[in-house]
Amino acid sequence: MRTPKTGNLLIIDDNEDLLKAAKIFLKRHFVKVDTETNPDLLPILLHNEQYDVIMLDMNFTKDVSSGQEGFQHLDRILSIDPSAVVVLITAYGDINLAVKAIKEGATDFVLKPWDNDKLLATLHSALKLRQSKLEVADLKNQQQLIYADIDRKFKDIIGQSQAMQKVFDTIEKVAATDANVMILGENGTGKELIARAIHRHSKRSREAFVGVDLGAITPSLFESELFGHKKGAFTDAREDRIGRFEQADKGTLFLDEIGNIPMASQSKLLAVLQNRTVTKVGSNQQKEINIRLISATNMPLADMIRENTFRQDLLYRLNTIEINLPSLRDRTEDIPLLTDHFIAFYSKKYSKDIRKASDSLLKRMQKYQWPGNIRELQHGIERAVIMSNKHVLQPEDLFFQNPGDVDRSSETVSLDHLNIEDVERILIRKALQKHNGHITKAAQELGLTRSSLYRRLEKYGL
Ligand SMILES: Nc1ncnc2c1ncn2[C@@H]1O[C@H](COP(=O)(O)OP(=O)(O)OP(=O)(O)O)[C@@H](O)[C@H]1O
Repeated sequence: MRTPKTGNLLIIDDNEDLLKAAKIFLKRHFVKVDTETNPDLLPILLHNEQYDVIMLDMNFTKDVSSGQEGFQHLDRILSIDPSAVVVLITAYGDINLAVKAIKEGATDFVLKPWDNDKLLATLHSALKLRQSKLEVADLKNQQQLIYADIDRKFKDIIGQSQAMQKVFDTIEKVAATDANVMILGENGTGKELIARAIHRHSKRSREAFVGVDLGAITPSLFESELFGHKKGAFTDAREDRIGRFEQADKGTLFLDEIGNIPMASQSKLLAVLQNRTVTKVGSNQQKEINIRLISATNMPLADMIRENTFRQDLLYRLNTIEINLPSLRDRTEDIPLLTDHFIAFYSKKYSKDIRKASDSLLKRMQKYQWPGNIRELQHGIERAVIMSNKHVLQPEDLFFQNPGDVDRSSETVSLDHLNIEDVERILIRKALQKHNGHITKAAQELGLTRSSLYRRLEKYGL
């Protein structure tokens, strides 16, 4: 039984008889066999067709060109297609030149006149090599895409406010060092994003970034999770397990929610950081670890130290550099940028044609308190993009988690200076609150049409 035809073959040789004979034989084994006497046409041929194997005459005759011409053609092929698989044709066994050509990137060689079975075996293994080269090239491409994506994510840390510029300056200064960094900020302010950015800009960027959510680990599993355990160390330890410290060896360990760990676990963590060694639960062997540590919390560590719920000496180990991430309500000037960014991102993701947020929506967003910070804004925009059919998002498109959570500092009505507009603004806001932002219902309650309510929302920037 004959094996099915696979692969495209190109043969370049100035001997037309050889080309004819080779083509007749090899056509039975390859999907396509092209032949060419003029090697100068190589760029065009390679441009028009993907060849899996290229047989190339090297003119390995000592008296003519010492194969020099052949080397140039080989070079040209490999510069056009670095995954090309080239099998040299040589009239008699000039092994030295053939070996040199293989060092330069050729795959194999066949001697003229050849034995058909041997030729076929050589070409089939060349074909296999081509397939694995293509797989490797694909993987490299994928990896580059992943790295490009990761790099883009750093560029995606949006923020032009002074507070964010300060954060960027600090990242740049500390990234290259191995200093421990403590990131402080409310939920959803981007602490993990910043931690990853520091890692990517550090010398450890090609090593692991291992994140641990300490808030999600029970005190009884703290040691095993962080330092690992030996099989049989406790009832559920059925296998040896390496801990997060070891996983992050040579890379970066990100300890999120560090304020949540109980005092007993704090002492164990401190000991590891002081000795720079870990010992698995159930083992007495110490292992040196080489990690860069980044921690984060939204808890008031200074207060916790005063209340004796967080160890001061541990904090000193952790916060060589401190980064304070501003809450979104403290950098409202970044809201339009963030909104544009997420609208563009989710419009693309969900194939929608939403271009921006209306001025009235932006004004409303800038007055909102954003208890969930950027995460809340991001999810709000994602939902709005999915649900809206307009090109410009309007206030009613964005669902605020806590619609009542707005800045009310300018909202008091002074009885000394009664102002109808102030009263109207408050009434509208209350109606919207009562009906969870539902425009039609709020308009009905206020005795207004939908369009006159919209006009007022625009006017008051609600
Ligand atoms: N400056 C920013 N630019 C763009 N996206 C951001 C920014 N900051 C945060 N995000 C996005 O907001 C979301 C929340 O960020 P992240 O998880 O880093 O916050 P966090 O402070 O670690 O939250 P938590 O305290 O809840 O763990 C993520 O999807 C992140 O990509």
